[in-house]
Amino acid sequence: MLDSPSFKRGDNSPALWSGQLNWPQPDGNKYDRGHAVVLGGPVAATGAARLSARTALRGGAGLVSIACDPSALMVYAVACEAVMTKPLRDADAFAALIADPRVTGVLMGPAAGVNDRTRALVLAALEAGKACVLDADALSVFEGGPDALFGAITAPTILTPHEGEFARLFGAITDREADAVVAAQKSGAVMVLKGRDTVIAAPDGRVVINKNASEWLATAGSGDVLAGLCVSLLAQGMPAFEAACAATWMHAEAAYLFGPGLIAEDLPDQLPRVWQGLSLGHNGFNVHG
Ligand SMILES: NC(=O)C1=CN([C@@H]2O[C@H](COP(=O)(O)OP(=O)(O)OC[C@H]3O[C@@H](n4cnc5c(N)ncnc54)[C@H](O)[C@@H]3O)[C@@H](O)[C@H]2O)[C@@H](O)CC1
Ligand SMILES: Nc1ncnc2c1ncn2[C@@H]1O[C@H](COP(=O)(O)OP(=O)(O)O)[C@@H](O)[C@H]1O
Repeated sequence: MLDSPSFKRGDNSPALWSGQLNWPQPDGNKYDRGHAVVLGGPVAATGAARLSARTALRGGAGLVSIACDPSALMVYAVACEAVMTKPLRDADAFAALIADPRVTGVLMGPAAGVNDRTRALVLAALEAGKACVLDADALSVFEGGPDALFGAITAPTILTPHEGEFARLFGAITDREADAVVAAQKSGAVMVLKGRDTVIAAPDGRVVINKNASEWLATAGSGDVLAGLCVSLLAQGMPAFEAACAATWMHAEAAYLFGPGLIAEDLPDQLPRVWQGLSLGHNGFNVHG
């Protein structure tokens, strides 16, 4: 049923999206798998973007950069190895940085700060027409005026709210699945409404429920990892809905493979095992939970 063209609703599984993963090619180079830019938070709150950026690399993006205020650059530069760092003063500088056509995905929100600067950077990226993932503070800054956000979304965009963030933009939740579908239609973005059973909804009405999650995912920073995985797959060229479904399933699978005692830092380094499982073939997937 999940592969049928008439498929509208069902449980998330690799059958939905494995054919769209961007596997490295023998004659390929890093740019073939995209350049993801992650907006870094201020010097006292760098962990969230570091989790996202490391995950974006483990998720397969060929290059990942953290763009941050110059005052925080040293922290990111010392703490991150394969991740590159880019100084960022204002929204104009951000727009110039991501104008590079090789930048194929932008993540904003994890520990970015609920302030006018974050809001301006989000609008700059959306107005640049870049594929974006908006999480956490990049959503909360539009509380009280979400139409400014919805009106700026034109390119493929994924929103990854937890229930608190969702309510700030769309009002109180009464039915997670139905509300996520309406929110996707209203915003024009793919909605990833997080929780035990994460709902992934597309503006065209497709909706999938993810059921392989472990309760050990309810830990600080776990959502930052999911956002990093979303931008990684988006930057690699997957369509937004499939990228969101794949990221949600792979995130949960990484938690399953690690097992009890999980903290967010453990998730990115389980992704090679998730990739190995996916590479075994399209018929033998081991969907847990
Ligand atoms: N290592 C780090 O630097 C981390 C930074 N983080 C950042 O910390 C900031 C605040 O994130 P929070 O997630 O605490 O968000 P918020 O402080 O924006 O919202 C949390 C509030 O939302 C409500 N809520 C309703 N449903 C909820 C749900 N399912 N999960 C969580 N809260 C729910 C609760 O009232 C809760 O007090 C963000 O910028 C986030 O990115 C967090 O991601 C944790 C890790
Ligand atoms: N009880 C649960 N069972 C399974 N997964 C959960 C549960 N609670 C939260 N999650 C998942 O954990 C992640 C938490 O993300 P989020 O709330 O953004 O946390 P943070 O902001 O600390 O990173 C999401 O992917 C969510 O779906």
